[in-house]
Amino acid sequence: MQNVYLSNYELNEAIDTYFERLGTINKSTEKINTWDGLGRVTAQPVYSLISSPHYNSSAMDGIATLSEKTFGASERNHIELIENKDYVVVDTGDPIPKEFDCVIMVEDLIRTGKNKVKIYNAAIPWQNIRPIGEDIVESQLIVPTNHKIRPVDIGAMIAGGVNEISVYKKPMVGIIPTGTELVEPGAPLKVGDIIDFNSRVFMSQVDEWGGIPKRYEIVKDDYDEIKSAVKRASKECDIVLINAGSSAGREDYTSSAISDLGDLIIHGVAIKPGKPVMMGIVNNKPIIGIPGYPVSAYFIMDIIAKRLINEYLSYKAQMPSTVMATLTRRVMSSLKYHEFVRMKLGYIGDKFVAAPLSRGAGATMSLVKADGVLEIPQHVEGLEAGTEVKISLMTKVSDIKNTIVCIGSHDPIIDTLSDMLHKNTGKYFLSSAHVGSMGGITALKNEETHIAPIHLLDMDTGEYNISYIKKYIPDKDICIIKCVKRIQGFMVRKENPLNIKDFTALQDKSIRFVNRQRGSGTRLLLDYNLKKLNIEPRNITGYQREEFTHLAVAAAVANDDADCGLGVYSAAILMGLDFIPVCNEEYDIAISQEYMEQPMIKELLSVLKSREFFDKLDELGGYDYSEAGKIIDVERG
Ligand SMILES: Nc1nc2c(c(=O)[nH]1)N[C@H]1C(S)=C(S)[C@@H](COP(=O)(O)OP(=O)(O)OC[C@H]3O[C@@H](n4cnc5c(N)ncnc54)[C@H](O)[C@@H]3O)O[C@H]1N2
Ligand code: MOO
Repeated sequence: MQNVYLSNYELNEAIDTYFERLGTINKSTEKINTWDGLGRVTAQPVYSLISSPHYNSSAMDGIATLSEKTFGASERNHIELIENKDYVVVDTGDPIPKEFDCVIMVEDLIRTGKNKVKIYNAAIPWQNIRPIGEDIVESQLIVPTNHKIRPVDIGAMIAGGVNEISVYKKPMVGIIPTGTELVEPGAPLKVGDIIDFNSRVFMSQVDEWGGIPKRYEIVKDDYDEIKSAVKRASKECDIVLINAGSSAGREDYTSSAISDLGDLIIHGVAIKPGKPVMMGIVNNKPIIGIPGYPVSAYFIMDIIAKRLINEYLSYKAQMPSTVMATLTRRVMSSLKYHEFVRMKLGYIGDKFVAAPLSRGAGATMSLVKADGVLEIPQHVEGLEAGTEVKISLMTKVSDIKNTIVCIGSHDPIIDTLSDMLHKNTGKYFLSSAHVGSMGGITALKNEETHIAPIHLLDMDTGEYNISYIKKYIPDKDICIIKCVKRIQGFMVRKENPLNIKDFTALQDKSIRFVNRQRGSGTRLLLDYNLKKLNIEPRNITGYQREEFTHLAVAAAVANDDADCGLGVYSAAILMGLDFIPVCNEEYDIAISQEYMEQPMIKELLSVLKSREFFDKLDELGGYDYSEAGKIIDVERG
């Protein structure tokens, strides 16, 4: 029935075996106009056909003359020259007549008559003349073979008289999305439908790497249809990429289609994500079976498809730049796999810190958010927090250094701040991780974040935030940037069908609650109220179910996976829910005093105090921003 026995080759061994079997790639070349050459790879060295300049030319506006005639000229001894006898007028780029050997700039001339000038400095032979071949000498090598052409190269080649160049043909890369459940973007969605976006990502990657993407129609999970699509693509293309159907499911036909039409050389590599990858040859063309999960697909594309395209282009890809960073959290890894972990980087104080992003193979956003990748070799069980690790970069170092790291409690307004900061400055970013208020306090204490949004209610005093900072970060100078007061309440479905009014309603076992994670301010607020009312958490259905953001709680209710959850007004409204207010709380930003002077923090403060931000808060609803931007030094109170 199913092919459940995947191999577990070591990554490099698998790639070497495959490329050895592929043998020499049959690459072809073509002639193109030099001006169409951007990004193409030269198949032959490019030598200049002419010199540039190809005649002796004036480098300045002025007069061309004979240097001998100027000898002896000085401030005290002006020498007069006559036009057409001693000199001719030239502009920059004009040819220099044979009888002259230098140019004097117009600024250094004293006009004494219509056709006469005086000079007060002697000229040296060849001054201000660009001699033949000063830039490019005829027959000079402009760019070597296997060179990726840049805009400046195009200029030099054309200046050197080369109007046509020989480059490697772009390989045609066939992309076959498979899956009965796949639908085109924009199609009406029913449960079980999956929007095909992988094939569009592949097309963009192929384009970026110098191939020509050719996307085929979505193919159903039907053996014959898959086989005929592979057959067709292997005739029409140089490389074939077939997506999904790679693992052990009932309808995973890709491997049999490849082995029936050609050779399936590898199926299964000891990497994560991406383990069910297939590498085969059909019709003498390489074919890669790419796992369906988008993150797995991304890595397989980056590791194998890119390398294949580069082979066709004879292009040696650059290794990605790397930085050393300190792990903020322990990262566990399986001994079975070489793992690729997406990492978020921050530049805090004067060092890089790295936090792992979601590890799920379906977490597309982890790729959007990632600044780099940490590779954990197969035989390593994991890495402890505090370890210095090497990260291969996906983002520019300067962008990472211009990013405010924000770790702590979640509120939809953090996304608003992030968007406005970048839109208004064009330079700074804000990246946020939602780990709850206590997580934010820990990150601030450990110098893993610049700012920590928190809302922590002191159960004894009823005051927010300050006592927690004094208690948990006593030895650091911390400020509070006042942000908003926000309404917390129950998010329920429209019309509040279960008539939930207050915390006592949660005692009804038939009401399914959805909780926030421990350490979040919202969780503290719940526990505080339950304690006050003597309600036992274990008597609440769903108390154990934890979500990490207000929006995730709202989504659970909207989806009828739960009947209510505690959260902010704006999240309820965004998800089309009703909202039963229970209290106001102070949502503030804690920050180390030492970061207050950083320009990006100053920009953030001005966004926080801007009319534009307040308007957005009014639109979201449920926020009081009367104190936004006020700064409180925690030590002095
Ligand atoms: N019993 C087992 N199940 C699975 C195993 C396993 O070893 N044993 N491996 C898992 C791993 S790891 C991966 S990776 C996936 C590979 O899945 P397939 O290549 O067979 O692909 P599908 O099952 O068809 O799809 C999986 C998933 O991928 C997304 N997808 C698929 N195509 C697209 C597309 N064109 N655009 C966007 N997203 C796509 C979608 O979420 C599918 O649900 O198998 C595991 N299972
Ligand atoms: O190998 Mo799968 O590709 O881990 O998710």
